[in-house]
Amino acid sequence: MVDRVSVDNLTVAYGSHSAVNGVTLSVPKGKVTVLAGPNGCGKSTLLRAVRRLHAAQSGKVLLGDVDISRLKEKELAREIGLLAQSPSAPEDMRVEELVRLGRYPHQSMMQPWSPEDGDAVENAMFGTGVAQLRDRRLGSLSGGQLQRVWIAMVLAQETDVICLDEPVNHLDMAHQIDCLDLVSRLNRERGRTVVLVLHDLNLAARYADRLVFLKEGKVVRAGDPAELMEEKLIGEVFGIQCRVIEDPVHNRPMCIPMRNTSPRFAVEA
Ligand SMILES: Nc1ncnc2c1ncn2[C@@H]1O[C@H](COP(=O)(O)OP(=O)(O)OP(=O)(O)O)[C@@H](O)[C@H]1O
Repeated sequence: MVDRVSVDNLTVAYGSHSAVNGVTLSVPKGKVTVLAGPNGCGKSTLLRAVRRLHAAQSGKVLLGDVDISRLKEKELAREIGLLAQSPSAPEDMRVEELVRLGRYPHQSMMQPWSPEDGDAVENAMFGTGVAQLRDRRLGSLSGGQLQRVWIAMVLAQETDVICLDEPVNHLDMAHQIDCLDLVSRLNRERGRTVVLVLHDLNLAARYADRLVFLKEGKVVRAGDPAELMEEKLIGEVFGIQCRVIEDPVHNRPMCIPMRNTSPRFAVEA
């Protein structure tokens, strides 16, 4: 299988703390890869490093066979789109204005706004169901509406590699499925390579071709969801007891959490 992105022995640190610690990982071309793991295990940092928003302390990220450190910012932005966790924009900005910002890597003094830019913005807004919100100010939207606008902005970028960090955060069930189905269609019908961070293991198992479990800045296991969705391994990575059964609709593994092996919250101090 060809790798679209490869992470080679990557370490990313905040001061003396290595959030990503010697990670080697392949993201196969034209597949959906899902990163999962407990809070603070380095998923967002890894994704941001893939988009070169964090410098590597050591190791490298390759796009095909090119080291991303050798690419110009707009070249990289035309290849890899990232919806980061908790992005921010001015509250008085309008929806369509934000989505249009997704087109910045395609523009220059020589190449101003084009009909292709307009089409990409419209497709992204209709695909994510935010077209009817186009004139609303961001500050007036609900959390889920705003999240869909951000997803539209990244999709308007029309990159071959689409990275979404917890894209279904704040979304109701219908919009979670709509969002992941849209990304899945972009993958199947347009051959886009997709990397998602998801906390919901059942959605991860349903949409991933390749699942990656991370813990404490390292990859614990990567592979077919059917191999990783295993009670003992989930217990080790996430610290819960669970049962894994087969989802009777999609025939994918489904995790039923039962008990936390070391509860983080106490009723009394
Ligand atoms: N700006 C920062 N400065 C210092 N430490 C940071 C910073 N951002 C993240 N960290 C630390 O780096 C580690 C990895 O954080 P990261 O956000 O990558 O984890 P995550 O797996 O995405 O977590 P979550 O599931 O909670 O979103 C954590 O210990 C976190 O506290």
